[in-house]
Amino acid sequence: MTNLSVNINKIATLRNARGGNNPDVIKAALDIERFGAHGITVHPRPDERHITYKDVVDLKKVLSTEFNIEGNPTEQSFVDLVLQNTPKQVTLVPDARGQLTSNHGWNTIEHQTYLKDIIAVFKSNGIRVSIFVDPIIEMIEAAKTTGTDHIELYTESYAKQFSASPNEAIAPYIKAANKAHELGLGINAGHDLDLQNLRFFAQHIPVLHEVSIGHALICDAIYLGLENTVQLYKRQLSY
Ligand SMILES: CC(=O)[C@@H](O)[C@H](O)COP(=O)(O)O
Ligand SMILES: NCC(=O)COP(=O)(O)O
Repeated sequence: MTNLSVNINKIATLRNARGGNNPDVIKAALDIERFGAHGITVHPRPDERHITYKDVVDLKKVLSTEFNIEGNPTEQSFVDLVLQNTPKQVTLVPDARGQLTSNHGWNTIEHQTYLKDIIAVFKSNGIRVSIFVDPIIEMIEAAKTTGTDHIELYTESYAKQFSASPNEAIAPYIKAANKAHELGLGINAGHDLDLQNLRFFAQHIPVLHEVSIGHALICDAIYLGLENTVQLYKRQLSY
């Protein structure tokens, strides 16, 4: 079975628009857990434009499902935040400051030594590590040498190509997932997954451990309601 981790960044975006506490990010996270999600994902960016560092501290105190914190460990404040709040999983994403959204995976060959060192720090604190990678065989092979537990396949190119050509869109992900599985890496996936493309992805990557989904899921919730939406996404993962 593939776990659904709901990324709540966009709930914080809406809250921050008015500077108050509506919608309440903590309440929404607890509701999402109650509605059946297997985990909560946040990506506190250095500019705190959506999830704030305080949100991470507050969430850690109350969540009962898997807490997954995403971010770039070249920011020391991010490393400190993760170590102080010990989530079940940290997902390392090589985003620059101010980037609109994540748009590439790690070059695990070029950054192999750096990743190895920082991953060891998180792992020695009992935190599972996942690293964000493109579906490229060489990047998966080098990911293995960093000591990471999981990889997260960056699915934007799949999502972009899916409606025109699902089989072509999924092909590199099947190869990458097979390689990762052969190397003993856990497999997560995320970015632009939605109600249309999720089932096909999960069906073709049977060893998929977890998907993290935010933008499309929160958009769907505007029309369908949060409880119904969480359940619709879960249904795409159980076939
Ligand atoms: C790591 C990743 O794929 C991202 O999707 C990310 O968590 C989304 O970040 P934003 O919500 O800031 O676009
Ligand atoms: N890791 C991907 C994630 O958390 C959510 O990405 P998106 O669904 O907001 O594109």
